Amino acid sequence: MADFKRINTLTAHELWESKQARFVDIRDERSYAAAHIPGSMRLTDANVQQFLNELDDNDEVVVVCYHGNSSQGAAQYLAHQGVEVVSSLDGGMTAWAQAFPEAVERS
Ligand SMILES: O=S(=O)([O-])[S-]
Repeated sequence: MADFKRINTLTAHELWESKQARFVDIRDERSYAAAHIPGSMRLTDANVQQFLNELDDNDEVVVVCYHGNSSQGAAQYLAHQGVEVVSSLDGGMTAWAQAFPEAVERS
């Protein structure tokens, strides 16, 4: 069965820096607007289908939430939808912002 990985901020940062993965953020609009990973897109019920349609077969996806819990459910969902390599960021945006404050886009 399709499954997802859990990755830490360091691994996620490497993927981000080398542009090896698409980052999707499932937090609410205000939280995303306030601070998000540069280049990440906000994934919602409304755009998930389009996102999946446009994804290339070998695109790796990293799911970001607040603390790394709800992203696991979303990553599982994407895996079931056929995304081959999908990860959930452990610690979520909170951990990312602590580890890499310079890699946060704020509005
Ligand atoms: O974002 S969270 O589900 O980890 S609280």
